[in-house]
Amino acid sequence: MELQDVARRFPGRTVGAPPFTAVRNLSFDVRRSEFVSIVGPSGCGKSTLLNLVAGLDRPSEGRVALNGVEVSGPNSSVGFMLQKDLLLPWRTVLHNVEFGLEARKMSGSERRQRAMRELERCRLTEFADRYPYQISGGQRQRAALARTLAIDPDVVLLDEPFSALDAQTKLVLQKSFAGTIASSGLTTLLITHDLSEAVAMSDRILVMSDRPGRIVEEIEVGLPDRDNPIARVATPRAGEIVKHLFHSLHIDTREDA
Ligand SMILES: Nc1ncnc2c1ncn2[C@@H]1O[C@H](COP(=O)(O)OP(=O)(O)OP(=O)(O)O)[C@@H](O)[C@H]1O
Repeated sequence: MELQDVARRFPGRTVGAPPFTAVRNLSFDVRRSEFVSIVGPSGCGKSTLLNLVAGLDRPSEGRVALNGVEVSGPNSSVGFMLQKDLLLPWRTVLHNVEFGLEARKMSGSERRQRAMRELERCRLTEFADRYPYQISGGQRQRAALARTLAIDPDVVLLDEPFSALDAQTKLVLQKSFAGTIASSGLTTLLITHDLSEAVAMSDRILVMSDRPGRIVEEIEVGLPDRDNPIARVATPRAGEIVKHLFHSLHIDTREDA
């Protein structure tokens, strides 16, 4: 994934107002199979950035490319997952996972096989026939991940997927996602406000500035066990990086959150 000097401006909010710059001079790369987290103050343009990578939006300036090809619209090599699971309540877990495959030229049995494979990978086989309201918040997020992975993406974009969960479910789910992502070799970009989560899950952390957002710092996490965030957070190095991030983001002095 490659972003070169990307800017995104939106029209001014009132008639005659100048355009509003959400992000600018945004440049970074993500290597194949690398897990990168983005942290930054609220409103600095993190979701704008993910939309650009997903092809849901176009930059006003600069270039976004995946596998050397400029992103010009939504494409099946990118899987996108949000804080809200967006499962369809009238479909079972299995049918939700199959949903993303229905637009593809694929036989019903192939679709079923692929969905079952992802449910197994996300340890949800026994919940395949349940409806979303019949499973827990953590299981719903795992089902959403299974649906994202079913399309066989090269890249997954995760926009705060754990932030609506309680602390304990969050830890369990971070471990489950980390294992699944590591074993599938996916290139991953995670947006999070949780600094320990960024350290626990990533190879590298990019820190964004206040709006208009750009990358102001890059931190190589340099810890083993990327597939086991719980082991990682207990290390002194993890604590040091979190402390450093607090300082970089001026969280101790910020009063406008
Ligand atoms: N379609 C749009 N039209 C106009 N302004 C927009 C649009 N999308 C985003 N913005 C503005 O761009 C800025 C960046 O928004 P964005 O949602 O990317 O920030 P964020 O870093 O993800 O925020 P948060 O951390 O609070 O979720 C905000 O001020 C937002 O109001």
